Amino acid sequence: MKDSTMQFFGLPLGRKNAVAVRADGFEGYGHHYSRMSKLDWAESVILITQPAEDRNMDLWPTDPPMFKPALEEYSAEVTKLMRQLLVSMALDLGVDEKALTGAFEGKRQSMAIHHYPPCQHPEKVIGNTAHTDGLGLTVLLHVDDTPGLQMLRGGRWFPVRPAAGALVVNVGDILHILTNGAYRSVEHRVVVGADRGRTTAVVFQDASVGGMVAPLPELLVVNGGGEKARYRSIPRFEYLKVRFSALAKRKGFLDSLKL
Ligand SMILES: O=C(O)CCC(=O)C(=O)O
Ligand SMILES: [Fe+2]
Repeated sequence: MKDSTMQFFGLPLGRKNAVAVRADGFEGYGHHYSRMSKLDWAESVILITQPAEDRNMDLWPTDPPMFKPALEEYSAEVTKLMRQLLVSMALDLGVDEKALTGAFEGKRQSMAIHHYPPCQHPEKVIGNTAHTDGLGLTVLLHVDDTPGLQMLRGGRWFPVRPAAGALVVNVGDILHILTNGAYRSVEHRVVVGADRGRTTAVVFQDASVGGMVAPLPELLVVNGGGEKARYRSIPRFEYLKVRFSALAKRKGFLDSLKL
């Protein structure tokens, strides 16, 4: 996965553009984010990876040839890992594991593979604008050992340094709501370095319960009916529409669903 990713971004622009993002879609290679006053300093490939029948194979890079099989295998392995994480979370929350894993099973998984080139004026650009992830669960692979990811805690930005052999797991807004706020989504951003480029491969897993984004009913019942829902239920399609149309003002989106 790491080798193919590095080889892909090392290709000349013309060859990367073989899978360029199209006017009518969001998948493929390109400059995906351009939202804020600072220049977004990244080239990315975005792909739907699960369920397999949702894949747009004509936007999966064939260059280098190992990229496709690596993506397929990596996606399957991350799916298994996420399941294990969710089983542990369910245990922690005191709900049947199926209540949580069932919210994720068969739902859409996508990948964003980012390359942030070095920039001689790093203060003038941003790798990835501050945001919380909008779906269920995120697993991030540092392809190299360049730092850049930061998370917000108590009003301060803290670096999340790449650790050899480790993945970064991020709670998205949907998991935040499913767990009624027990697992919180965290605001993060990517700053760009002056000397070294940075490459990451990020898997996003969607989740919903019966077509809704809502606190797990099991969670509210298991806790003796004592825990009240802290977030209102919203149909998944409506959630996605609002969540992703309000990209520029994502802060406060979760709050708008608070009861
Ligand atoms: O590349 C990174 O370190 C983070 C990317 C990210 O936050 C995202 O794609 O949502
Ligand atoms: Fe993110």
